[in-house]
Amino acid sequence: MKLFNDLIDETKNLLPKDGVVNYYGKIIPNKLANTIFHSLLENLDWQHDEATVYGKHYITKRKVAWYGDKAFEYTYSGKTKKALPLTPGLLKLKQLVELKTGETFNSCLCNLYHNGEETMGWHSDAEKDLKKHGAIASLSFGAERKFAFKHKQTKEKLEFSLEHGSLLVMKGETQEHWLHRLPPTKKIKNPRVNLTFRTIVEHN
Ligand SMILES: O=C(O)CCC(=O)C(=O)O
Ligand SMILES: [Fe+2]
Repeated sequence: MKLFNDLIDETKNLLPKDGVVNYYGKIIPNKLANTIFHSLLENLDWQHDEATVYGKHYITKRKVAWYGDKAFEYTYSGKTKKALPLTPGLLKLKQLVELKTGETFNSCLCNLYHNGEETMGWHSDAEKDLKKHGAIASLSFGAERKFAFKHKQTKEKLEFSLEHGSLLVMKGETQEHWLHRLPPTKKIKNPRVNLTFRTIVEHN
């Protein structure tokens, strides 16, 4: 595992243009990643997500939990949520990700996909509460899933696998020009947890 990770160039931009995506590979060794995964499954405040799309109200099978340095308010899909205080475990992961990326973050959106049929559709993370062109760091645990990008104008598509204990960073103009999603797959029966560290700006 170490051998392969040494071959991953985290400074390489996976996008051909209009943004920067870096894949750091597995930054957390398997055994520790297993422990973290189980602790996240058990200890985070997982809730079904709700969204209103074209006037229709949806409750997702996927679960979410949202944490922050402060009780930030965050609006998406027409719903305002308040962040819970970062747990000691999430704080440690935030520090690890900050050290690896050289960026800082003040919040963490957590997603739990129980199996491959639970997904996240095409979107970009450019809500007004997020820092413009701020980096978003994504840590994955559990089932390895594909992660896809689609260019908003050219429709060009790219796909990568996100391994257990791995880190991916999206930054620069990525959210302006690219959509991303977690595609569905019937092959995967096991859960996956994803943590995205972000920077919320407060509008007073
Ligand atoms: O689960 C993932 O890898 C992606 C999650 C995501 O795109 C998001 O939380 O905005
Ligand atoms: Fe996203």
